[in-house]
Amino acid sequence: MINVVCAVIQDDDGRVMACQRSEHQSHAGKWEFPGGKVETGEDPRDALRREIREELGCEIEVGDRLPEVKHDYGDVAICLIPFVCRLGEGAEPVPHEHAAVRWLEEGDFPSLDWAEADIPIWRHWIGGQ
Ligand SMILES: Nc1nc2c([nH]c(=O)n2[C@H]2C[C@H](O)[C@@H](COP(=O)(O)OP(=O)(O)OP(=O)(O)O)O2)c(=O)[nH]1
Repeated sequence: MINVVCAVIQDDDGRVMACQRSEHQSHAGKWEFPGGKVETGEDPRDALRREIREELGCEIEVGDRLPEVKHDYGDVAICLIPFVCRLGEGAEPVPHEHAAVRWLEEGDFPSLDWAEADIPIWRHWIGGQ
């Protein structure tokens, strides 16, 4: 089981960032929350800040941890650990690895083609709003 952290980044209007995986990644074309694998011995919040710097070139503030989701894709099983985040002061995210970035309102979530492990996360998010 691989530990993967992801960021539910909220803006001041309550919208949330979603990213589309690009052609050269696994799960190409699927939408996800930005993040990535936690390295051995790494603090999950540090891992998330590192991944967001790599993927979006900006700083985030990492807040509360949300319920994790364990999902077996067949070739790989992951434990996906979400955190509620905000962009850092003056941060301007630029997708370095993803094909696209969108800011979603509540009603937008069901219409995207999500990575399977992410579906319980946004359902929980919408349910809790
Ligand atoms: N970053 C991220 N990964 C996710 C999410 N949902 C989900 O199923 N995953 C999967 C995709 C990958 O199998 C794994 C995270 O790997 P990664 O983001 O470091 O991707 P990667 O391209 O470096 O890895 P790989 O799958 O190509 O080996 O978790 C999510 O919301 N965010």
